[in-house]
Amino acid sequence: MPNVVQLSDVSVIRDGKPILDSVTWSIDDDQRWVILGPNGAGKTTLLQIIAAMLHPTSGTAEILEERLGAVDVFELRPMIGFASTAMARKLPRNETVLNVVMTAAYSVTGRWNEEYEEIDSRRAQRVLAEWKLDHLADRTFGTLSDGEQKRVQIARSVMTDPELLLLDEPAASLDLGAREELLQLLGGYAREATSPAFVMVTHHVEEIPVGFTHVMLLADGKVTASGPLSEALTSENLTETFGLPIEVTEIDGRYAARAV
Ligand SMILES: Nc1ncnc2c1ncn2[C@@H]1O[C@H](COP(=O)(O)OP(=O)(O)OP(=O)(O)O)[C@@H](O)[C@H]1O
Repeated sequence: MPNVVQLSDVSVIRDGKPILDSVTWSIDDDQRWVILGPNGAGKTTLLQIIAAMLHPTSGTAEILEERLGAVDVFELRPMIGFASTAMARKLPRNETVLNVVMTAAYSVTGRWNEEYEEIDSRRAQRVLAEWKLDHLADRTFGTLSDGEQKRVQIARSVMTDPELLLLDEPAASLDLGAREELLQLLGGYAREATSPAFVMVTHHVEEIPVGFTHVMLLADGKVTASGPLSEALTSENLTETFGLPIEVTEIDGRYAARAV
């Protein structure tokens, strides 16, 4: 499936005000996108549309070749991996890390009466190993550090082998070491040909993992620039998006930005 998201003229109106304004966006399965923009720009709202959690007020949204409004979203959502701080708050703190990841197979957050199969447990253990969490499988989620909890959320979101992976600020609140460790893992995952299309919201260009390919810049609900990182993540476009003079630099695929 080469095309996984196709938004045409998508707007979301709240209290009479557009919080997304005529957004047109196409995502192919081999692309890894980052969404950047100031507070309140509409980044999370845009992510919720492509997560099939929110319908546009106008325009059309096709996700995994299904049109929102004409598809049962409960069939679509298991194919979409999603991790955000709001979702993390729903995870039971007294559940083991293995169960937090494994329960994603049944779209629940804690173990109840579901019958798990050996294959679920094996897959959860493999995903934990991929995200360097295997040594924490039996710990309870609430006892983990912030960085470990973020990795568990991501492991949970890839447990179902999604066709589209969406992460809302995965590196927020992490210390330098935990951030760099996470960016290495995210970058490694992004560079694998078998990984799904990937979209990550962040506040900082420093948090763009090596291996990401495209950027969507948003301000006031509107797209200010979008395209390959090398073409769209420019000082000029960041200056327009954030409304102050910004200079961006790139070294070996990592970006940094500062006001000038
Ligand atoms: N249900 C709602 N009703 C009214 N306004 C809303 C609603 N949801 C979001 N908004 C507003 O829409 C705008 C965009 O919100 P959104 O959370 O998408 O922005 P964001 O770019 O993710 O912001 P941040 O970087 O601060 O997380 C904000 O001004 C927010 O207050």
